[in-house]
Amino acid sequence: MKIKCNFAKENLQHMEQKGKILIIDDNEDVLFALNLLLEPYVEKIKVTTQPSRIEHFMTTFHPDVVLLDMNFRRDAISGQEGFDCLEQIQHLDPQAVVIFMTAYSDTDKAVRAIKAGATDFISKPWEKEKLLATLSSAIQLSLSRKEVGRLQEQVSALKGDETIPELIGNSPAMSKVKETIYKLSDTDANILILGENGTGKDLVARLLKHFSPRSGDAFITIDLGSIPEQLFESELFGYEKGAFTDARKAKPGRMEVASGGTLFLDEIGNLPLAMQAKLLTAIEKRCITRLGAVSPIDINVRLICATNANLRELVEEGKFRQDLLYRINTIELHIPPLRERGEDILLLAEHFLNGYNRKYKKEIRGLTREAKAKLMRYSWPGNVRELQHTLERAVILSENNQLRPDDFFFPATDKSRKEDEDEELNLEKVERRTVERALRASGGNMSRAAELLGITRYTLYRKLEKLGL
Ligand SMILES: Nc1ncnc2c1ncn2[C@@H]1O[C@H](COP(=O)(O)OP(=O)(O)OP(=O)(O)O)[C@@H](O)[C@H]1O
Repeated sequence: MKIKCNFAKENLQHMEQKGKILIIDDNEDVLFALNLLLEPYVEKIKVTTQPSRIEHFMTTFHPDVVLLDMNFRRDAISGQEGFDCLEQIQHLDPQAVVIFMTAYSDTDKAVRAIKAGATDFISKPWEKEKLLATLSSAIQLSLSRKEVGRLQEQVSALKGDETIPELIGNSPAMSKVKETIYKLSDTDANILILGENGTGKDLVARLLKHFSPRSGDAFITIDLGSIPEQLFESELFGYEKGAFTDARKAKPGRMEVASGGTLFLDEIGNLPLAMQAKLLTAIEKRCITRLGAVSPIDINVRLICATNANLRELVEEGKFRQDLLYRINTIELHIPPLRERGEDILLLAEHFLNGYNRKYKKEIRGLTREAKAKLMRYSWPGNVRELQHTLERAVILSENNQLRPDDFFFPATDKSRKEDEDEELNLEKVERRTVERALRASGGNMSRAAELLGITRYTLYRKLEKLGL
Protein backbone atom coordinates (compact mmCIF):
# COMPACT_ATOMS: atom_id res chain seq x y z
CA MET A 1 0.00 0.00 0.00
CA LYS A 2 2.83 2.30 0.94
CA ILE A 3 4.49 1.63 -2.39
CA LYS A 4 1.27 2.43 -4.23
CA CYS A 5 0.86 5.72 -2.34
CA ASN A 6 4.43 6.82 -2.98
CA PHE A 7 3.97 5.94 -6.58
CA ALA A 8 0.83 8.12 -6.68
CA LYS A 9 2.70 11.01 -5.08
CA GLU A 10 5.46 10.64 -7.65
CA ASN A 11 2.82 10.53 -10.33
CA LEU A 12 1.41 13.80 -9.11
CA GLN A 13 4.86 15.38 -9.18
CA HIS A 14 5.51 14.08 -12.68
CA MET A 15 2.24 15.50 -13.88
CA GLU A 16 3.90 18.88 -14.29
CA GLN A 17 1.34 20.24 -11.83
CA LYS A 18 -1.57 19.36 -14.05
CA GLY A 19 -5.07 19.56 -12.68
CA LYS A 20 -7.27 22.34 -11.34
CA ILE A 21 -8.89 21.55 -8.02
CA LEU A 22 -11.98 23.10 -6.48
CA ILE A 23 -12.44 22.44 -2.76
CA ILE A 24 -15.85 23.04 -1.18
CA ASP A 25 -16.03 22.84 2.60
CA ASP A 26 -17.67 25.05 5.21
CA ASN A 27 -14.70 24.66 7.54
CA GLU A 28 -12.09 27.31 6.77
CA ASP A 29 -9.39 25.40 8.68
CA VAL A 30 -9.95 22.40 6.42
CA LEU A 31 -9.71 24.60 3.34
CA PHE A 32 -6.50 26.19 4.59
CA ALA A 33 -4.90 22.85 5.43
CA LEU A 34 -5.87 21.24 2.10
CA ASN A 35 -4.67 24.23 0.14
CA LEU A 36 -1.30 24.09 1.85
CA LEU A 37 -0.98 20.35 1.39
CA LEU A 38 -2.02 20.11 -2.26
CA GLU A 39 -0.55 23.29 -3.68
CA PRO A 40 2.85 21.81 -4.64
CA TYR A 41 1.21 18.99 -6.57
CA VAL A 42 -1.47 20.60 -8.67
CA GLU A 43 -1.78 23.38 -11.20
CA LYS A 44 -4.32 25.59 -9.42
CA ILE A 45 -6.61 25.45 -6.42
CA LYS A 46 -9.76 27.42 -5.66
CA VAL A 47 -11.60 27.06 -2.37
CA THR A 48 -15.02 28.10 -1.17
CA THR A 49 -17.14 27.70 1.93
CA GLN A 50 -20.30 28.57 -0.02
CA PRO A 51 -22.27 25.97 -2.01
CA SER A 52 -24.00 28.92 -3.67
CA ARG A 53 -20.66 29.69 -5.40
CA ILE A 54 -20.56 26.29 -7.12
CA GLU A 55 -22.06 27.54 -10.36
CA HIS A 56 -19.60 30.42 -10.51
CA PHE A 57 -16.54 28.18 -10.08
CA MET A 58 -17.83 25.40 -12.33
CA THR A 59 -18.45 27.82 -15.18
CA THR A 60 -15.43 30.10 -14.81
CA PHE A 61 -12.71 27.91 -13.27
CA HIS A 62 -13.62 24.57 -14.94
CA PRO A 63 -12.00 22.37 -12.29
CA ASP A 64 -10.63 18.95 -13.20
CA VAL A 65 -11.49 17.58 -9.77
CA VAL A 66 -13.89 18.79 -7.07
CA LEU A 67 -13.26 17.90 -3.42
CA LEU A 68 -16.65 18.20 -1.82
CA ASP A 69 -17.53 18.10 1.85
CA MET A 70 -20.56 16.02 2.63
CA ASN A 71 -21.89 17.78 5.71
CA PHE A 72 -21.99 21.52 5.48
CA ARG A 73 -23.73 22.87 8.50
CA ARG A 74 -22.31 21.41 11.68
CA ASP A 75 -25.72 20.22 12.74
CA ALA A 76 -26.53 18.65 9.41
CA ILE A 77 -25.75 14.99 9.61
CA SER A 78 -27.90 13.69 6.80
CA GLY A 79 -25.36 14.74 4.15
CA GLN A 80 -28.25 15.88 2.00
CA GLU A 81 -26.63 19.23 1.26
CA GLY A 82 -23.57 17.40 -0.08
CA PHE A 83 -25.81 15.30 -2.35
CA ASP A 84 -27.56 18.44 -3.59
CA CYS A 85 -24.18 19.99 -4.39
CA LEU A 86 -23.12 16.83 -6.23
CA GLU A 87 -26.28 16.96 -8.30
CA GLN A 88 -25.68 20.60 -9.13
CA ILE A 89 -22.07 19.94 -10.15
CA GLN A 90 -23.10 17.03 -12.36
CA HIS A 91 -25.79 19.13 -13.92
CA LEU A 92 -23.25 21.84 -14.76
CA ASP A 93 -20.64 19.34 -15.97
CA PRO A 94 -21.79 15.76 -16.54
CA GLN A 95 -18.11 14.70 -16.86
CA ALA A 96 -17.10 16.25 -13.52
CA VAL A 97 -14.88 14.19 -11.24
CA VAL A 98 -16.04 14.66 -7.66
CA ILE A 99 -14.38 13.28 -4.53
CA PHE A 100 -16.52 13.32 -1.40
CA MET A 101 -14.97 14.12 1.94
CA THR A 102 -16.70 12.33 4.80
CA ALA A 103 -16.21 11.71 8.47
CA TYR A 104 -14.94 8.24 9.38
CA SER A 105 -18.34 7.17 10.55
CA ASP A 106 -20.02 8.18 7.29
CA THR A 107 -18.93 5.21 5.20
CA ASP A 108 -22.52 4.25 4.37
CA LYS A 109 -23.17 7.71 3.04
CA ALA A 110 -19.94 7.57 1.06
CA VAL A 111 -21.14 4.39 -0.63
CA ARG A 112 -24.41 6.16 -1.41
CA ALA A 113 -22.39 9.05 -2.83
CA ILE A 114 -20.48 6.76 -5.17
CA LYS A 115 -23.79 5.33 -6.36
CA ALA A 116 -24.97 8.89 -6.96
CA GLY A 117 -22.01 9.54 -9.24
CA ALA A 118 -19.12 10.66 -7.05
CA THR A 119 -15.83 9.21 -8.22
CA ASP A 120 -14.29 8.42 -4.85
CA PHE A 121 -14.30 9.45 -1.22
CA ILE A 122 -11.75 10.26 1.42
CA SER A 123 -12.28 10.20 5.17
CA LYS A 124 -11.56 13.08 7.46
CA PRO A 125 -9.10 13.41 9.06
CA TRP A 126 -7.18 12.29 5.99
CA GLU A 127 -3.94 10.41 5.62
CA LYS A 128 -1.70 12.52 3.41
CA GLU A 129 -0.43 9.68 1.17
CA LYS A 130 -3.91 8.28 0.71
CA LEU A 131 -5.33 11.67 -0.14
CA LEU A 132 -2.61 12.26 -2.74
CA ALA A 133 -3.17 8.82 -4.25
CA THR A 134 -6.91 9.42 -4.55
CA LEU A 135 -6.39 12.83 -6.05
CA SER A 136 -3.80 11.54 -8.52
CA SER A 137 -6.24 8.92 -9.84
CA ALA A 138 -9.04 11.49 -9.99
CA ILE A 139 -6.92 13.91 -12.04
CA GLN A 140 -5.92 11.10 -14.40
CA LEU A 141 -9.57 10.13 -14.76
CA SER A 142 -10.58 13.70 -15.49
CA LEU A 143 -7.86 14.11 -18.13
CA SER A 144 -8.85 10.80 -19.73
CA ARG A 145 -12.53 11.80 -19.79
CA LYS A 146 -11.59 15.05 -21.51
CA GLU A 147 -9.42 13.18 -24.01
CA VAL A 148 -12.25 10.72 -24.69
CA GLY A 149 -14.63 13.63 -25.20
CA ARG A 150 -12.18 15.26 -27.59
CA LEU A 151 -11.75 12.02 -29.54
CA GLN A 152 -15.52 11.48 -29.66
CA GLU A 153 -15.94 14.95 -31.10
CA GLN A 154 -13.17 14.24 -33.58
CA VAL A 155 -14.80 10.99 -34.65
CA SER A 156 -18.21 12.58 -35.05
CA ALA A 157 -16.61 15.41 -37.02
CA LEU A 158 -14.90 12.86 -39.20
CA LYS A 159 -18.14 10.97 -39.70
CA GLY A 160 -19.98 14.22 -39.68
CA ASP A 161 -20.23 15.26 -43.29
CA GLU A 162 -23.16 12.99 -43.93
CA THR A 163 -24.53 14.91 -46.89
CA ILE A 164 -24.33 12.62 -49.89
CA PRO A 165 -22.04 14.24 -52.44
CA GLU A 166 -23.75 14.65 -55.81
CA LEU A 167 -21.97 13.17 -58.79
CA ILE A 168 -23.13 15.11 -61.82
CA GLY A 169 -22.85 13.61 -65.28
CA ASN A 170 -24.88 11.53 -67.72
CA SER A 171 -22.21 10.89 -70.32
CA PRO A 172 -21.67 7.20 -71.08
CA ALA A 173 -18.32 7.37 -69.26
CA MET A 174 -19.83 8.82 -66.09
CA SER A 175 -22.84 6.51 -66.24
CA LYS A 176 -20.39 3.64 -66.15
CA VAL A 177 -18.64 5.13 -63.12
CA LYS A 178 -22.00 5.51 -61.34
CA GLU A 179 -22.95 1.94 -62.21
CA THR A 180 -19.69 0.62 -60.79
CA ILE A 181 -20.14 2.64 -57.58
CA TYR A 182 -23.61 1.15 -57.27
CA LYS A 183 -22.30 -2.37 -57.87
CA LEU A 184 -19.63 -1.86 -55.23
CA SER A 185 -22.01 -0.86 -52.45
CA ASP A 186 -22.10 -3.58 -49.78
CA THR A 187 -18.55 -4.70 -50.62
CA ASP A 188 -15.46 -4.09 -48.58
CA ALA A 189 -13.02 -4.48 -51.47
CA ASN A 190 -9.98 -2.23 -51.80
CA ILE A 191 -10.48 0.23 -54.63
CA LEU A 192 -8.07 2.17 -56.79
CA ILE A 193 -9.45 5.32 -58.43
CA LEU A 194 -7.54 6.54 -61.46
CA GLY A 195 -7.95 9.87 -63.18
CA GLU A 196 -6.37 13.21 -63.99
CA ASN A 197 -6.26 16.01 -61.43
CA GLY A 198 -9.65 17.49 -60.63
CA THR A 199 -11.70 14.75 -62.27
CA GLY A 200 -13.58 13.94 -59.05
CA LYS A 201 -11.55 11.12 -57.48
CA ASP A 202 -12.02 12.48 -53.97
CA LEU A 203 -15.75 12.87 -54.56
CA VAL A 204 -16.02 9.30 -55.84
CA ALA A 205 -14.05 8.03 -52.82
CA ARG A 206 -16.54 9.73 -50.47
CA LEU A 207 -19.44 8.25 -52.42
CA LEU A 208 -17.91 4.77 -52.22
CA LYS A 209 -17.62 5.21 -48.46
CA HIS A 210 -21.16 6.51 -48.24
CA PHE A 211 -22.63 3.45 -49.93
CA SER A 212 -20.35 0.95 -48.17
CA PRO A 213 -21.10 -1.19 -45.11
CA ARG A 214 -18.77 1.22 -43.26
CA SER A 215 -20.82 4.30 -44.11
CA GLY A 216 -21.37 5.20 -40.45
CA ASP A 217 -17.70 4.89 -39.53
CA ALA A 218 -14.65 7.10 -39.81
CA PHE A 219 -13.40 8.26 -43.20
CA ILE A 220 -9.79 9.33 -42.91
CA THR A 221 -7.91 10.94 -45.77
CA ILE A 222 -4.19 11.33 -46.31
CA ASP A 223 -3.07 13.37 -49.27
CA LEU A 224 0.34 11.90 -49.94
CA GLY A 225 0.90 14.61 -52.51
CA SER A 226 0.79 17.37 -49.93
CA ILE A 227 2.59 16.05 -46.84
CA PRO A 228 6.40 16.11 -46.67
CA GLU A 229 7.99 12.73 -47.39
CA GLN A 230 9.70 12.57 -44.01
CA LEU A 231 6.29 12.71 -42.29
CA PHE A 232 4.69 9.84 -44.23
CA GLU A 233 5.66 7.20 -41.70
CA SER A 234 4.55 9.04 -38.57
CA GLU A 235 1.32 10.18 -40.25
CA LEU A 236 0.45 6.66 -41.39
CA PHE A 237 1.59 4.63 -38.42
CA GLY A 238 1.76 7.10 -35.51
CA TYR A 239 4.44 7.23 -32.85
CA GLU A 240 5.14 6.72 -29.18
CA LYS A 241 6.34 9.43 -26.86
CA GLY A 242 10.09 9.92 -27.31
CA ALA A 243 10.22 8.08 -30.68
CA PHE A 244 12.01 11.15 -32.07
CA THR A 245 13.09 14.54 -30.77
CA ASP A 246 9.74 16.30 -31.18
CA ALA A 247 7.58 13.37 -30.07
CA ARG A 248 6.55 14.89 -26.72
CA LYS A 249 3.50 12.69 -26.50
CA ALA A 250 2.25 9.60 -28.26
CA LYS A 251 0.06 10.04 -31.32
CA PRO A 252 -1.93 7.42 -33.22
CA GLY A 253 -1.37 7.26 -36.97
CA ARG A 254 -4.15 7.68 -39.50
CA MET A 255 -4.32 3.94 -40.20
CA GLU A 256 -5.03 3.36 -36.54
CA VAL A 257 -7.60 6.17 -36.34
CA ALA A 258 -9.29 4.82 -39.48
CA SER A 259 -9.60 1.33 -38.00
CA GLY A 260 -13.17 0.12 -38.31
CA GLY A 261 -13.72 2.60 -41.13
CA THR A 262 -12.21 3.70 -44.43
CA LEU A 263 -8.77 5.08 -45.20
CA PHE A 264 -8.46 7.17 -48.35
CA LEU A 265 -4.89 7.43 -49.60
CA ASP A 266 -4.84 10.18 -52.20
CA GLU A 267 -1.90 10.43 -54.62
CA ILE A 268 -0.67 6.94 -53.70
CA GLY A 269 1.83 7.18 -56.59
CA ASN A 270 3.87 9.55 -54.40
CA LEU A 271 4.60 6.91 -51.78
CA PRO A 272 8.37 6.17 -51.61
CA LEU A 273 9.44 2.53 -52.04
CA ALA A 274 10.43 2.05 -48.40
CA MET A 275 7.02 3.20 -47.27
CA GLN A 276 5.33 1.03 -49.89
CA ALA A 277 6.93 -2.01 -48.24
CA LYS A 278 5.61 -0.94 -44.81
CA LEU A 279 2.14 -0.23 -46.14
CA LEU A 280 2.05 -3.61 -47.84
CA THR A 281 3.00 -5.37 -44.61
CA ALA A 282 0.32 -3.42 -42.71
CA ILE A 283 -2.35 -4.38 -45.26
CA GLU A 284 -1.30 -8.02 -45.36
CA LYS A 285 -0.86 -8.51 -41.61
CA ARG A 286 -3.72 -6.18 -40.68
CA CYS A 287 -1.62 -4.55 -37.98
CA ILE A 288 0.71 -1.60 -37.59
CA THR A 289 3.49 -0.72 -35.18
CA ARG A 290 3.78 2.88 -34.07
CA LEU A 291 7.23 4.44 -34.43
CA GLY A 292 9.18 3.70 -31.27
CA ALA A 293 6.67 1.04 -30.14
CA VAL A 294 7.47 -2.57 -29.35
CA SER A 295 4.15 -4.28 -29.91
CA PRO A 296 1.89 -4.08 -32.96
CA ILE A 297 -1.73 -2.90 -32.95
CA ASP A 298 -4.44 -4.72 -34.87
CA ILE A 299 -6.25 -2.64 -37.45
CA ASN A 300 -9.20 -3.18 -39.75
CA VAL A 301 -9.42 -0.64 -42.55
CA ARG A 302 -10.97 -0.56 -45.96
CA LEU A 303 -8.54 1.07 -48.34
CA ILE A 304 -9.47 3.41 -51.14
CA CYS A 305 -6.50 4.78 -53.07
CA ALA A 306 -6.37 7.35 -55.84
CA THR A 307 -3.74 8.65 -58.20
CA ASN A 308 -3.28 10.60 -61.39
CA ALA A 309 -0.08 8.68 -62.09
CA ASN A 310 0.17 5.67 -64.34
CA LEU A 311 0.96 3.06 -61.68
CA ARG A 312 1.65 0.32 -64.23
CA GLU A 313 4.30 2.49 -65.82
CA LEU A 314 5.73 3.21 -62.36
CA VAL A 315 5.82 -0.56 -61.73
CA GLU A 316 7.75 -1.09 -64.96
CA GLU A 317 10.18 1.65 -63.99
CA GLY A 318 10.69 -0.02 -60.61
CA LYS A 319 9.15 2.93 -58.75
CA PHE A 320 6.00 1.21 -57.52
CA ARG A 321 5.77 -2.30 -56.06
CA GLN A 322 3.72 -4.66 -58.15
CA ASP A 323 2.60 -6.66 -55.08
CA LEU A 324 1.27 -3.44 -53.50
CA LEU A 325 -0.57 -2.56 -56.71
CA TYR A 326 -2.29 -5.95 -56.61
CA ARG A 327 -3.28 -5.37 -52.99
CA ILE A 328 -4.86 -1.97 -53.59
CA ASN A 329 -6.51 -2.47 -56.97
CA THR A 330 -9.00 -5.26 -56.31
CA ILE A 331 -11.32 -2.98 -58.27
CA GLU A 332 -10.10 -0.17 -60.52
CA LEU A 333 -12.28 2.80 -61.31
CA HIS A 334 -11.27 5.11 -64.14
CA ILE A 335 -12.64 8.62 -64.05
CA PRO A 336 -12.42 10.08 -67.55
CA PRO A 337 -11.09 13.60 -68.14
CA LEU A 338 -13.76 16.24 -68.53
CA ARG A 339 -12.93 16.90 -72.19
CA GLU A 340 -14.10 13.35 -72.97
CA ARG A 341 -17.43 13.72 -71.22
CA GLY A 342 -19.23 15.84 -73.78
CA GLU A 343 -22.38 17.37 -72.44
CA ASP A 344 -21.41 16.74 -68.81
CA ILE A 345 -19.49 20.00 -69.18
CA LEU A 346 -22.77 21.89 -69.54
CA LEU A 347 -24.55 19.91 -66.84
CA LEU A 348 -21.73 20.64 -64.42
CA ALA A 349 -21.59 24.29 -65.49
CA GLU A 350 -25.29 24.68 -64.72
CA HIS A 351 -24.87 22.84 -61.42
CA PHE A 352 -22.04 25.17 -60.35
CA LEU A 353 -23.90 28.22 -61.67
CA ASN A 354 -26.88 27.39 -59.42
CA GLY A 355 -24.61 26.88 -56.43
CA TYR A 356 -22.71 30.15 -56.95
CA ASN A 357 -25.91 32.07 -57.68
CA ARG A 358 -27.04 31.05 -54.20
CA LYS A 359 -23.68 31.72 -52.60
CA TYR A 360 -23.19 35.16 -54.14
CA LYS A 361 -26.88 36.10 -54.14
CA LYS A 362 -27.02 36.50 -57.92
CA GLU A 363 -29.76 35.62 -60.33
CA ILE A 364 -27.90 34.71 -63.50
CA ARG A 365 -30.17 32.65 -65.70
CA GLY A 366 -28.06 30.11 -67.56
CA LEU A 367 -25.51 30.49 -70.32
CA THR A 368 -25.91 31.83 -73.83
CA ARG A 369 -25.52 29.39 -76.69
CA GLU A 370 -22.16 30.97 -77.58
CA ALA A 371 -20.98 30.69 -73.99
CA LYS A 372 -21.94 27.01 -73.95
CA ALA A 373 -20.07 26.46 -77.20
CA LYS A 374 -17.00 28.17 -75.73
CA LEU A 375 -17.06 25.86 -72.70
CA MET A 376 -17.49 22.85 -74.97
CA ARG A 377 -14.51 23.88 -77.11
CA TYR A 378 -12.09 24.30 -74.22
CA SER A 379 -9.83 21.35 -73.29
CA TRP A 380 -10.18 21.62 -69.46
CA PRO A 381 -6.70 20.49 -68.40
CA GLY A 382 -7.74 21.09 -64.76
CA ASN A 383 -10.97 19.13 -65.32
CA VAL A 384 -14.02 19.64 -63.07
CA ARG A 385 -12.09 21.69 -60.51
CA GLU A 386 -11.12 24.15 -63.25
CA LEU A 387 -14.68 24.30 -64.52
CA GLN A 388 -15.91 24.97 -61.00
CA HIS A 389 -13.45 27.84 -60.52
CA THR A 390 -14.27 29.21 -63.97
CA LEU A 391 -17.96 29.34 -63.09
CA GLU A 392 -17.29 30.89 -59.71
CA ARG A 393 -15.18 33.63 -61.28
CA ALA A 394 -17.79 34.22 -63.98
CA VAL A 395 -20.66 34.47 -61.47
CA ILE A 396 -18.74 36.93 -59.31
CA LEU A 397 -17.63 39.16 -62.16
CA SER A 398 -20.44 38.97 -64.68
CA GLU A 399 -22.84 41.86 -64.98
CA ASN A 400 -25.05 40.03 -67.47
CA ASN A 401 -28.24 38.20 -66.65
CA GLN A 402 -26.98 35.27 -68.72
CA LEU A 403 -23.34 34.15 -68.87
CA ARG A 404 -21.70 35.12 -72.17
CA PRO A 405 -18.45 33.98 -73.82
CA ASP A 406 -16.57 37.03 -72.57
CA ASP A 407 -17.42 36.02 -68.99
CA PHE A 408 -15.01 33.10 -69.39
CA PHE A 409 -11.25 33.51 -69.64
CA PHE A 410 -8.94 30.70 -70.60
CA PRO A 411 -5.14 30.61 -70.69
CA ALA A 412 -3.66 31.71 -74.02
CA THR A 413 -1.68 28.47 -74.18
CA ASP A 414 -4.79 26.30 -74.37
CA LYS A 415 -4.42 23.47 -76.91
CA SER A 416 -7.95 23.85 -78.23
CA ARG A 417 -7.20 27.46 -79.16
CA LYS A 418 -4.06 26.42 -80.96
CA GLU A 419 -6.02 23.86 -82.98
CA ASP A 420 -8.61 26.51 -83.77
CA GLU A 421 -5.93 28.81 -85.08
CA ASP A 422 -4.17 26.12 -87.13
CA GLU A 423 -7.30 25.12 -88.95
CA GLU A 424 -8.94 28.47 -89.01
CA LEU A 425 -8.36 28.94 -92.73
CA ASN A 426 -9.94 25.69 -93.78
CA LEU A 427 -13.66 26.32 -93.51
CA GLU A 428 -14.73 22.77 -94.18
CA LYS A 429 -12.35 21.39 -91.56
CA VAL A 430 -13.63 23.87 -89.00
CA GLU A 431 -17.22 22.94 -89.83
CA ARG A 432 -16.55 19.22 -89.65
CA ARG A 433 -14.74 19.52 -86.33
CA THR A 434 -17.47 21.69 -84.83
CA VAL A 435 -20.26 19.35 -85.94
CA GLU A 436 -18.36 16.34 -84.62
CA ARG A 437 -17.87 18.06 -81.28
CA ALA A 438 -21.53 18.96 -81.01
CA LEU A 439 -22.49 15.37 -81.74
CA ARG A 440 -20.05 14.07 -79.15
CA ALA A 441 -21.25 16.61 -76.64
CA SER A 442 -24.89 15.73 -77.12
CA GLY A 443 -24.20 12.01 -77.00
CA GLY A 444 -25.66 11.68 -80.52
CA ASN A 445 -28.88 13.54 -79.70
CA MET A 446 -29.65 15.45 -82.94
CA SER A 447 -31.97 18.07 -81.46
CA ARG A 448 -29.45 18.89 -78.72
CA ALA A 449 -26.53 18.98 -81.18
CA ALA A 450 -28.50 21.30 -83.47
CA GLU A 451 -29.29 23.55 -80.52
CA LEU A 452 -25.61 23.69 -79.57
CA LEU A 453 -24.69 24.61 -83.14
CA GLY A 454 -27.45 27.17 -83.35
CA ILE A 455 -29.06 25.56 -86.39
CA THR A 456 -32.24 23.59 -87.02
CA ARG A 457 -32.32 19.79 -86.98
CA TYR A 458 -33.04 19.87 -90.70
CA THR A 459 -29.92 21.98 -91.40
CA LEU A 460 -27.87 19.63 -89.25
CA TYR A 461 -29.02 16.60 -91.26
CA ARG A 462 -28.05 18.41 -94.45
CA LYS A 463 -24.62 19.27 -93.07
CA LEU A 464 -24.06 15.67 -91.98
CA GLU A 465 -24.89 14.52 -95.47
CA LYS A 466 -22.60 17.11 -97.04
CA LEU A 467 -19.71 16.26 -94.71
CA GLY A 468 -20.32 12.54 -95.09
CA LEU A 469 -20.72 12.04 -91.35
N1 LIG B 1 -19.06 14.70 -61.29
C1 LIG B 1 -19.00 15.72 -60.41
N2 LIG B 1 -20.14 16.30 -59.98
C2 LIG B 1 -20.09 17.34 -59.12
N3 LIG B 1 -18.96 17.88 -58.65
C3 LIG B 1 -17.79 17.33 -59.04
C4 LIG B 1 -17.76 16.23 -59.93
N4 LIG B 1 -16.48 15.89 -60.14
C5 LIG B 1 -15.74 16.74 -59.40
N5 LIG B 1 -16.52 17.62 -58.74
C6 LIG B 1 -16.07 18.72 -57.88
O1 LIG B 1 -14.85 19.20 -58.45
C7 LIG B 1 -13.88 19.48 -57.45
C8 LIG B 1 -12.64 18.63 -57.68
O2 LIG B 1 -12.98 17.27 -57.47
P1 LIG B 1 -12.06 16.27 -56.62
O3 LIG B 1 -11.33 16.99 -55.55
O4 LIG B 1 -12.92 15.12 -56.22
O5 LIG B 1 -11.04 15.85 -57.74
P2 LIG B 1 -9.74 14.92 -57.61
O6 LIG B 1 -9.70 14.07 -58.81
O7 LIG B 1 -9.73 14.21 -56.29
O8 LIG B 1 -8.59 16.01 -57.65
P3 LIG B 1 -7.03 15.81 -57.29
O9 LIG B 1 -6.48 14.82 -58.26
O10 LIG B 1 -6.45 17.17 -57.50
O11 LIG B 1 -6.97 15.34 -55.87
C9 LIG B 1 -14.55 19.20 -56.14
O12 LIG B 1 -15.08 20.40 -55.64
C10 LIG B 1 -15.68 18.24 -56.49
O13 LIG B 1 -16.74 18.34 -55.59
